Amino acid sequence: MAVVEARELEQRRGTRKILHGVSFSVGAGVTGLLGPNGAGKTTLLETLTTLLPPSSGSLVVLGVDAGERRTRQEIRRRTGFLPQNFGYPSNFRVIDLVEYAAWSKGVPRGRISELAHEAIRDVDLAEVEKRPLRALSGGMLRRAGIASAIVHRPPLLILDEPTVGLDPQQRTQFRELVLSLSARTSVLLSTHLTEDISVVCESVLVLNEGRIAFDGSVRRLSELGHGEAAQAAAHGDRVTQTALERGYDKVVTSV
Ligand SMILES: Nc1ncnc2c1ncn2[C@@H]1O[C@H](COP(=O)(O)OP(=O)(O)OP(=O)(O)O)[C@@H](O)[C@H]1O
Repeated sequence: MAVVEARELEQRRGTRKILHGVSFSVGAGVTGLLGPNGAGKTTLLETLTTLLPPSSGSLVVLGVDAGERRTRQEIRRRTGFLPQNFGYPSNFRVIDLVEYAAWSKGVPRGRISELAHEAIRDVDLAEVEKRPLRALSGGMLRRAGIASAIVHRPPLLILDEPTVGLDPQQRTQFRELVLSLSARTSVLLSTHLTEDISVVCESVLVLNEGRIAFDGSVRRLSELGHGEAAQAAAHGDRVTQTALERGYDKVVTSV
């Protein structure tokens, strides 16, 4: 079953149209969202999480109409969102961040502590739960952010460029975490890193200049690049891109 269904979805920022009538659906597992800078990825994610109401078109998230003001709250309660940059009070510890997130998502008071500890265990931060966030490494901070995004056990988790600034080891840990979470929640992962997509995603959406340039399996996008790679090799050119990167380049330059 689709967790997100968008039909002819448009989004504006001020007078500028950013999303030009996009139609797609997101199902189970991990779906990647790729696109050049300024393509509209963050705008799309902020629309899915109801931070921005759709300008026009239809958007249904977890069976709920995101265009309806009175039902938007339900979408917020049932989605988890890790924005690109998340702020927090300087004295907050890991446990404070996650408990606060649980409270803001409407978790009943009596269950906040239990669910917060569980989410912190899920992201493997139990040993540092009393440590101030400002004292964590970039990778740990990102995991604390994920704990706060999953504490209310959302069926849809949206991650906006979560691997920026992480070292290779932290990226590996992050990918393992996303894969394990995907057994119980659909994940939409926006990233610039095709490696992240090839390792954790089954399907991928490519957004370019506010339009869907590709919607399909990661394998299919790689296949689009295979022909290009073979051609380059036949010409004796050095191959500097993976097939997935070539497939991606092909769909964003063929508009
Ligand atoms: N708050 C805003 N007000 C006006 N325009 C905005 C705002 N936020 C983004 N934009 C514009 O909307 C367009 C899409 O931006 P968006 O951040 O959604 O793209 P993106 O694909 O996430 O880019 P990046 O990969 O650089 O994060 C850009 O041209 C950007 O300048």
